[in-house]
Amino acid sequence: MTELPVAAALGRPETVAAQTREILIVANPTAGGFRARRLNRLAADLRAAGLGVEVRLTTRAGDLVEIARTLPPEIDTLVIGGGDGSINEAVNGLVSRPHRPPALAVLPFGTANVLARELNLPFRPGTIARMLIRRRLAPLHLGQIGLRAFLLMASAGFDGAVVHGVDPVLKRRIGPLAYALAAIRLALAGTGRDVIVNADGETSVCRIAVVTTARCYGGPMSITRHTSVTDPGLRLVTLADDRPMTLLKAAVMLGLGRLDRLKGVVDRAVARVRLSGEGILMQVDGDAIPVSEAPIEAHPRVLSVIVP
Ligand SMILES: Nc1ncnc2c1ncn2[C@@H]1O[C@H](COP(=O)(O)OP(=O)(O)OP(=O)(O)O)[C@@H](O)[C@H]1O
Repeated sequence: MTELPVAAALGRPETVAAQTREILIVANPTAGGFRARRLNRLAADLRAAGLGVEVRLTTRAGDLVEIARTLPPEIDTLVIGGGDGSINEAVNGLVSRPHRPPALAVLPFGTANVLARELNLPFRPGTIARMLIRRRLAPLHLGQIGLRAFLLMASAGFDGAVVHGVDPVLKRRIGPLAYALAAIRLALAGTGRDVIVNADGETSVCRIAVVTTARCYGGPMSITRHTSVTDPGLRLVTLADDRPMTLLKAAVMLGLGRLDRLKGVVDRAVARVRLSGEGILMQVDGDAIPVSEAPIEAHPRVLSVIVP
């Protein structure tokens, strides 16, 4: 499909609203699939439509937290060029602002891009530009583990171990396949640990515990049918065992979006969860984190995200 220039597609871009809009695009040049050409194309299309656009690149991990936290008030849209880890950083910066934060938007680079799939976001710069100009907003409901906000999930057990076990060089080279290889290696090694879950005062034991704000998981797969990042509330999804055959079945059911049909899976609404256990590994939004028994809850702040 040929992409129309944005200005032509919209007819009259020189409206007052367009002239007063200020957009900051911040991209992570180390994200999987980063392409300067796509970034420049997005900026050029937005400028052609009369919007004020500034483009910056991050220089280190953590940059985006600070950039989002200290954005000047005239910026009404922050576009993240990156994957879920970069968006997570931006979200953590935005929720720490005392005043109403700008709208968030995404130019998807990255390996798994779960948020982009969850929101059905376009990947082509021309289409993204049109979406930004139209500016349809949806609520972005977040979770938090202790003081750290997350946009998709916090989890412990086998999937935490996979995130910890992914070889970063391989991840850059072969993308999502690096996760599959780490998962196969760990499943066969059989080194899983019990995860103790305390959910709203009830204690249980499982091998994988995922507290999710989102429907999508690990890319286009679906972990639950009962929520989405645009809906409030958290779901707790647990899997009782992590033997290789169970994990294989779980992967198939995730792909079909019917994990809840697998024996040993619990999928329930939850308000407050603590995860603990000897030797467990944890992840948040696809990034490895140190083990934390801090409460996992819905975040009190709700952001706005630009959607198709
Ligand atoms: N300039 C930078 N140099 C090194 N690391 C960075 C830089 N900018 C951001 N980061 C870190 O890179 C991490 C991963 O980035 P990002 O999520 O954008 O890409 P990805 O890992 O390829 O994608 P996904 O999260 O969708 O799998 C982020 O958590 C962030 O902390």
